[in-house]
Parts: sequence; C-alpha cells; structure tokens
Amino acid sequence: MSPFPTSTVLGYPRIGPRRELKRALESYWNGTSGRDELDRVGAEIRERTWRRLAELGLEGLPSNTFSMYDQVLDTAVLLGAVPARYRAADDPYFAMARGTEGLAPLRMTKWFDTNYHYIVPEIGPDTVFALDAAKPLAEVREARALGFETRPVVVGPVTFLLLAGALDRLDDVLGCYAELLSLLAAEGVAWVQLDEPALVGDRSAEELAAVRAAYARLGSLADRPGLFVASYFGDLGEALPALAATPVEAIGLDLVRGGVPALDLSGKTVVAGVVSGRDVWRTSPERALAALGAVRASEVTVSTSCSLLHVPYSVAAEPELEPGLRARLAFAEEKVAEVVALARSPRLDASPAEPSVALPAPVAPERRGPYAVRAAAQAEHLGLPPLPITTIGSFPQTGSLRAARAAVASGTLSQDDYERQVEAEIERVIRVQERLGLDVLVHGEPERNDMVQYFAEHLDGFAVTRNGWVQSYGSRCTRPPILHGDVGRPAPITVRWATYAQSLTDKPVKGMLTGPVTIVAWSFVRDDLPLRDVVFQVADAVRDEVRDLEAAGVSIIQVDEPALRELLPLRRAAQADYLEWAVAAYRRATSGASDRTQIHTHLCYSDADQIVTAIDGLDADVTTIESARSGARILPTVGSFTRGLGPGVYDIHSPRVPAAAEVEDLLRRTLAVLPVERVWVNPDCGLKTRTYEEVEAALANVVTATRTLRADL
Ligand code: MET
Ligand SMILES: [Zn+2]
Repeated sequence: MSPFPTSTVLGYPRIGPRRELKRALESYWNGTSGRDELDRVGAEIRERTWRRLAELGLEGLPSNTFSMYDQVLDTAVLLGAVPARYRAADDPYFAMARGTEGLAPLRMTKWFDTNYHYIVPEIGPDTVFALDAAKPLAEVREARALGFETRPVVVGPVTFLLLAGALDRLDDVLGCYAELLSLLAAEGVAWVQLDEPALVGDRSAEELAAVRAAYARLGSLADRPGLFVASYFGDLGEALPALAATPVEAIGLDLVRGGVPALDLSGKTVVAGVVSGRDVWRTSPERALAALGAVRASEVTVSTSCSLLHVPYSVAAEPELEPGLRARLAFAEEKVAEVVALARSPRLDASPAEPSVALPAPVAPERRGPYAVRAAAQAEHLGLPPLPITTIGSFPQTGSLRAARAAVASGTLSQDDYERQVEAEIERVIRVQERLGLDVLVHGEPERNDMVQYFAEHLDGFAVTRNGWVQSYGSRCTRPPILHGDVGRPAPITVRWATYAQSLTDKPVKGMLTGPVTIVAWSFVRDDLPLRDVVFQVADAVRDEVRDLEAAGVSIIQVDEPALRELLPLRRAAQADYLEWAVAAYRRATSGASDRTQIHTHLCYSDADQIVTAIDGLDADVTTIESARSGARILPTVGSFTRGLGPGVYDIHSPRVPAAAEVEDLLRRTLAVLPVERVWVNPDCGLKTRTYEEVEAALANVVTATRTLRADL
C-alpha cells in the first residue's frame, strides 16, 4: 500500500470563489441556461481547486468533494437510494433536492452543529440499494487527465445510515461500498476517504458494534484502496478503539475540538486535523506542532479538522479589512498553506501553554418580577384581545430595497434617500397590518440585509466581509460576520426605526432584536475567550438596546433566538452546561426591562421539542415558535409551558397560502393543550422570503380563523 500523503485537507469549498456555482445553478433551474453550461462551470471549479491546492504545495488532493447540491444527496444517489416517486422527474437529483411542481423535496436539516444543511436520505424497508459510481469515478478520471492523482471522498456507511435513521440496512449498504472499493482499486486509486462525523456523537453499544462490523468487513476485502476513515466535529471517544481494532489503515482525528488520544495507534496512519475548518483564525504553530508531536501512531499526516467547506475561499478577496485583523485571519487558501507549512516543520514535543481564562462577566441585575405580576401589568398596559395576532418581524424584502442598499454601497444613492425609502416601506408594512386587523404590529425589518449582519455592522468588535461566502445549502450562501474583539454598542441601532413605525399607528409595534446566542452562532467568533464570555458581551450590548427601546416608549420587545439549539453540544454530557449559560445570556439581555414591557422571543427550525425546558427558562413573556411546517409535532410537548406561546399556524417556507379552516384547526389543537389566555397567533417565522401577495392572503386567513375562534369564547 502506498503511504498516505504527508499533508491533506478533508474537503474544500465548492460554490466558487465568486459564487460561480450559485449563479450557474440558478440559471439552470430557471431555464436560462442548459445542463452543459452547468456542467462546464462545475468542471471549471473542480479544476481550479485541484490546481490551486497543488500550487500551494498540498500533497493529498481530495476528489468527489464537489457537489451540485449536497454530498449526502450524492451519497444517496451513489447507493441507488432514490425514492421511486422521483425517478420519473426530468432531473431526479434536483427533484429530490428542491421538489418539482407536484413533488415535495426530501427533508433538509442541519449538518451536525454547522450551519450547512444536508438532504436527509429517505430509506425504507423497500429501498433497493444499487451502486452507481459514475460521479466519484468521473472525478478521479477528470483529475487524472489534468495530471492529479486524488483520493475520492464519500460519506461513510455508518454516518449515512444514522442520518437516514436506517442503521438496520447496514449489511445491504456495505455490499455497495465493497463494490465501490473494488471499482476504485481497479481504477488505480490508492486511498479512499470515508467520512464518519456521526462517530463523534454519543453512540450506543449497538452502534459501536455496527462501526466495528462495517470496517472489519470493508477492511477485509482483498481488492480495495487504502481506507481512510475521517471523523470530525469532536472527539471520537469510544468509537476510536472500535475503529482502531479494524483493518482500516488511516484514521482522521479532529485535534482542534478533541484532544490528542491517549490510545497508542501504532500500525495506523493518523490524519491529524490541527488546522481548524470551523473558524477563520490563523493556526498557532506551537499548539499544532505540539499536538502533532503528541500523537502516537506509525505515521502522522497534517490535515484540517474537517472539510474547509465551512470557511470562505480566501482572505485575498478582502482588501478592505483592517490590516491588523487581516493578519489574524486564515480562510480556506490560507489554511491550506498552513497545513503545508506544518507538514514541512519539525514536530515539537513540549505541551503548549493553556490559553488564559477570562474573569467571569459581572452580574447584570434582574429587574423583572415573576411572570404572573408581569402578565397582569402588561395586560393592563397593552389591552390586547384574546388570541392576539402578530407576525415574527420581517415582511417581504423587495427587489427595490435590495437594489437601494447596493446603490448606497456603490455611492450612487445617498444615505438620506435610502432612509426615506426604508421609511416608505415601513409605512406600507404598517398599513397592510392595520388593514388586515393584526393586533401587535411590526415594522417589517426593511433596513436589514440579514438579522445578524445588520447588528454586526452596528456593533464594535465585529467586521463584515465582502466575499466571505459560506455555503448554507444548495446554491444558498451566507456571509458570517467576524467577531474579533470586545463587543460594544456605540449608539442605539434600531430605536429610530421602531419609534418611526410606532408614530404611524395606535396599535402597539414590537421592537425587533436578534439575541446574543444567535448573533454569535451565525458569526465566526474569536477563539481567545470561552464562548460563554463572548456571548455575554453580546448580551450586554443587546441589553443596552432593550433599555433604549423601552425608554423611547416601545412596550413590546422581541429578542429572537432561532439558533439556540444550533450551538447545543453534540455530546449529551456537555449539553446542560451549554443550556445553562445560553439561557443566562438571554436573561442578561432581557432582564433589564420593566415588568410592564412585554418581552417576546422567537425560535424556529425543527427539533425545538428537545429543548422546551430551556426555552421556558428564557423567561420571555411570549414565545413564538415554528410549528406548522412540522405538522404541529411540537404541540404535545408544550403543555408544560408556563408563559405566553404562539406555535406557528402558517408555514412560511412554502409559497402555499393556508386556508382559514387549516389555521383554525391548528389553533384548536393548540387550545387543547394551552389555556386560551396564553395562546398567541402567528406565522412560523419571518415573512421576508415571501411575496406581499402570498403574505396578505395568508394573514387574512389567519385573521378570519382567529375571529371565528374568538366568537366561540
Ligand atoms: C430565522 S428567525 C427570523 C426572525 C426575524 N425577526 C424575522 O422575522 O425574519
Ligand atoms: Zn424564525
């Protein structure tokens, strides 16, 4: 077996340095260009990536890390797990990813604790697996034609089946993997990478047995490339001895999140992830070299802690960043250069100094009384009807607003003219809500490009990038802000918009803020302080904003925490501690308000049922939560909730307008588990991705349904 290369990366961004793939996909989807053009752009991105990695001096080049949509979906196709209903579609792959006229797409959810979303494979007892190795083989050949030998990367069998909830199909799937390995061997491929990030979570004895069985079987094949099993996003724990006992030749460890294992891995190659694929900071060479020196294995290869999919392409595309900050940054290209430099350096064997721990932040005083006292004060002050109707904050973002923001950035529109346009939009949003008959209004968030970036642009300690795009799902990318220093709020951020909106109407208008956990979760965060301390700093800035909104006469303030669950540690043992400080941060942000001020929070993305107790602990007077999208699956778990709650009655992810009868049915189901005086009526989430036409029709039905129920009370 040829030795494993001395330097590699587990994967690379694929959207293109200028989001070329995004544009190509979208023009293919809307019919502007054909399949050939899309394939040409894909090939160009792959070629540029291989050439660049080789130029930077990287030895082990991966292939099959490119994807037209998602690597888990690619694996489903590789294994023939295409549900029958998609097979007749014009393009079954994109039909599964995005749906068609008559066909809903497959479910999509977050990839472990990242902000990347994968397509959940649908595997039933009738799924017939059949290998279709066209894509990985084509990429190996394509790279070879360019002069590069590559290591194909495929999601491993255990992770694939765990994500699909179908580990009982392991035997069947292993047949396909065995066949794939023999095809790759015949192709002259030296190594294959099987990604098994699921192994860093809590795994049952049965699941660990599956790991042993899977890799014992694949390892025993005579006719195969070297097997490299990559773990990432944490420590392998119990799964490491399980894997080490199998014949796999190389094991990938995330040494940024996990520690150097005590286990002696003699006989194996360890692919040591010492350069983080999850942050944007330069690697400390001392720490990395010490970790490399501490690994006990036959060979140690320098690598990234996970795929570089989760960071932008290059700091070189950010000439406008402040030079002091730029010098601290490393995106994908710079991280590859670090891997190469580390691979060429002699190892250290001293252990590095532990990072210093910051003093805990001072306690912010709780001003708020118990819920019952607050609820009474708010009822008197606000005088809302039963089943109050509200929305989550954003209204449709129009093309002209986006164009106006671009015009301000390029200097063709003055800030004043832009602000007039924002005000005009706020007025439109207020009038729509009044006409429809909503009870608690919003200003519509027209001034926000994004609910995190907007705050990052107005807080000290954050920088925003120009080209720092990171894939979120399919063609969608976000540009996470970079939280690099101490956070401060030099001036009020939202007060002028909230008070302007309130000046237009007698109905209460909610002030809208993004919560500290979400701001941090959707940013790249400094790593020299514990995460908790950084979140507390952001909480203090939000607390200042809450105080100023209240002083300006805003009587309802919503602090959104849609990412509360996202930072939940993968291992159960660490979850309670996280939830405790996350909840404390939220209360720090909101507990400066008086009893009379009604605090709302909002959460979305499925799986909130896992953290209902923590959500209740936020102590918000009203919580609006996604529910309609998941068929009200959350309702049975919310009966224990002790404050105001609005399980969504309108799935805003779909252009479909729910009928009044559907909304009424959802409300009745809510009223079956919660007392009427605590029930709120609202959509699942903000309306910014919808059109006014859809939103007005849907909200009109929400109002009709609510009025029917009110008449029954
Ligand atoms: C992803 S949660 C979004 C909340 C925000 N207030 C909005 O309405 O868009
Ligand atoms: Zn939401």
